[in-house]
Amino acid sequence: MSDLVVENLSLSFGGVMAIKDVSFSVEPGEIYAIIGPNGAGKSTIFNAISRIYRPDAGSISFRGQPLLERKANQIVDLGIARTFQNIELFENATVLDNLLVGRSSKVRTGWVSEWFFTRRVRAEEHAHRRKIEEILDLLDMQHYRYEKVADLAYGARKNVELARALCAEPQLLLLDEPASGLNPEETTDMSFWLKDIKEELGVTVVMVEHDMNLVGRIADRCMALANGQVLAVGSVADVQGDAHVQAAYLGGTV
Ligand SMILES: Nc1ncnc2c1ncn2[C@@H]1O[C@H](COP(=O)(O)OP(=O)(O)OP(=O)(O)O)[C@@H](O)[C@H]1O
Repeated sequence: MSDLVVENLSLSFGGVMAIKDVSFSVEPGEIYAIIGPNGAGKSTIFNAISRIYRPDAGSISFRGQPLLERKANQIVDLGIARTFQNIELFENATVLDNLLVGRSSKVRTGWVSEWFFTRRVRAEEHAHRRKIEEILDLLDMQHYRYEKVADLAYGARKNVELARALCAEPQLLLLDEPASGLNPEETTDMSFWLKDIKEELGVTVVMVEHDMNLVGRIADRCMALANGQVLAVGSVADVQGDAHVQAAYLGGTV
């Protein structure tokens, strides 16, 4: 069974059709990239999957569960986490505190046990800290774990956002432009981390990305959009070589 299935999705803002009849599916363990020029509809698809926008038509399911019946705050319980194009973190909190917030969907004890700080609460807190340590190691973030997010360079803040999404132990990770604003060295690090997330954690990744270097290095498949419609789906090389895709990027016609 596919992990994510999007069928005939359409969504408009007033008179603007942001996406029209978009269908695609993502297989378990895949890194799937969504590419396309500015305004193609990439973020709109992400926002529909994470239930920020309500589509006008179509369906979305994750591992057989229909998503459109869920509220945005229930999506993480299904095993889906995301990052945003503009980093959204608690700026005045430390890296570690931001990651603890990322564990909130995994908190199972109630307020009564927390009030009395029972053995169960202590065991749960240890488990959360262990998971966070694993993620800090995976993304090589140990050296700035106690720093305030506001004091970090842009690349490190992007890592914190990625780490926070991983704290929810997702099965599907939605990444909105993971390489935007990164320098070439940071982009290379990001490509290794995303491969590790796929291979070591077994997480399925769907990413919107403009950096074709990163897409070419790590994506198993990609889908190109323009004007809200799917132009091509396939290997990165096939999609880049597609005449419709080239015309969309160069502004011509086929
Ligand atoms: N909240 C909104 N209100 C009105 N129009 C919107 C809104 N969000 C997106 N749009 C419009 O929908 C279309 C698709 O936008 P979207 O942000 O999904 O494109 P994108 O491919 O993610 O672009 P970019 O690469 O620039 O982020 C554009 O015409 C955009 O102006």
